[in-house]
Amino acid sequence: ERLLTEDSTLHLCLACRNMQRAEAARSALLTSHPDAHVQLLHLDVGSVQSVLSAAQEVKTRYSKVDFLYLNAGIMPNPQVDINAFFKGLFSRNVVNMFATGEGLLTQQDRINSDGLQEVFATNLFGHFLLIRELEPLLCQAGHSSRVVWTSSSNARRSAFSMEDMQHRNGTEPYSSSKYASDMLSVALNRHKNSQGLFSSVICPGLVMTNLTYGILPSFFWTLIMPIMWLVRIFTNTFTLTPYNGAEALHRLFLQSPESLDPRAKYHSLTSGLGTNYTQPRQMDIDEEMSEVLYSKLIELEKDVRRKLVMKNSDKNTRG
Ligand SMILES: NC(=O)C1=CN([C@@H]2O[C@H](COP(=O)(O)OP(=O)(O)OC[C@H]3O[C@@H](n4cnc5c(N)ncnc54)[C@H](OP(=O)(O)O)[C@@H]3O)[C@@H](O)[C@H]2O)C=CC1
Ligand SMILES: CC(C)=CCC[C@@H](C)[C@H]1CC[C@H]2C3=C(CC[C@]12C)[C@@]1(C)CCC(=O)C[C@@H]1CC3
Repeated sequence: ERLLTEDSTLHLCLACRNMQRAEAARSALLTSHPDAHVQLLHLDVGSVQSVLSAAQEVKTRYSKVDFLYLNAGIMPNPQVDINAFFKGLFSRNVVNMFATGEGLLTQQDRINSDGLQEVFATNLFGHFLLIRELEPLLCQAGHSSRVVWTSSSNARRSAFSMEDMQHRNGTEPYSSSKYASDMLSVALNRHKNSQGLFSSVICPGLVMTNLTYGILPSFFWTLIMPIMWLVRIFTNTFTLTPYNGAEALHRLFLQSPESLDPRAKYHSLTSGLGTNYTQPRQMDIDEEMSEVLYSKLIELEKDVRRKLVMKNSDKNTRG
């Protein structure tokens, strides 16, 4: 909605897994921008086959892609550690606890039909595969393109292990997947800037969406809203509405790729008085580690492609 307000001639493609919701979003956009070009595309970013089919469809519809917003993300079965919350409330770490949720949340992950951990597959690997498939449209001579990852302040180095990049063994797959996306963005810049592709990372702040309503019920968030406005004075990360949360996405759209800091996370922030702004903050990333992650993802990509070919040929011989 904000991008169309900026440039009503944009050609938008909403890539969604739920076509009913996608159609509703398209209708809403056409209500405020009746002449807008808004297309829909079916994409389940957590499924390898769906990513490959969607990318194929993009290649038939478009000759280039200028911006790729990688926003889809999940946090399944979140649990809040109440004891840690009250302990944190009376500690020196209280502001950081509200800004990042550090130490407060665990999730229960599962294995998807591709044999991958679902959070890793959805929040990281599906997006990676999409970029790889769309490289011909993103990397074109004399043209610069942008990839923007919706990461999180909850991304934490200590939640990620290179030996277990899918986070099969831990209880913080969300934090791990978001830290991995931060590292991948840094690696993508190193590998692809020379081909005109620039990657950035944003954090929307704490926003009231289906994701946060999965952590605590919506009536509870409504009840504690006055407390949240109060907390906003100390952290500015409680953006609360999707409009405020989109501030950094909007700002990056207006900024030239050369002026972006590849090692910064761009945070949407809202002041106590309700003013929105974007602030770049340095990420805790090790270049060598990001390179290792990039190589491991390329290996995994080869592996899933091989498995998919075998699965499809099995189906053909049986069918
Ligand atoms: N809310 C917050 O406080 C914060 C959110 N974020 C990040 O912001 C992003 C957006 O989340 P938010 O709006 O809060 O949460 P929502 O759950 O409201 O939205 C998530 C979106 O991702 C889509 N999605 C999830 N899985 C898939 C999939 N497999 N294929 C395609 N689309 C999928 C959902 O589609 P569907 O409608 O079909 O469910 C939905 O549109 C996420 O990456 C999240 O991690 C980061 C920091 C804070
Ligand atoms: C009084 C009050 C505001 C209580 C809520 C306590 C916690 C449930 C929240 C405090 C910080 C929040 C937070 C998130 C979830 C809810 C909290 C832990 C996120 C982890 C949600 C997803 C993200 O990507 C980042 C958020 C950081 C802050």
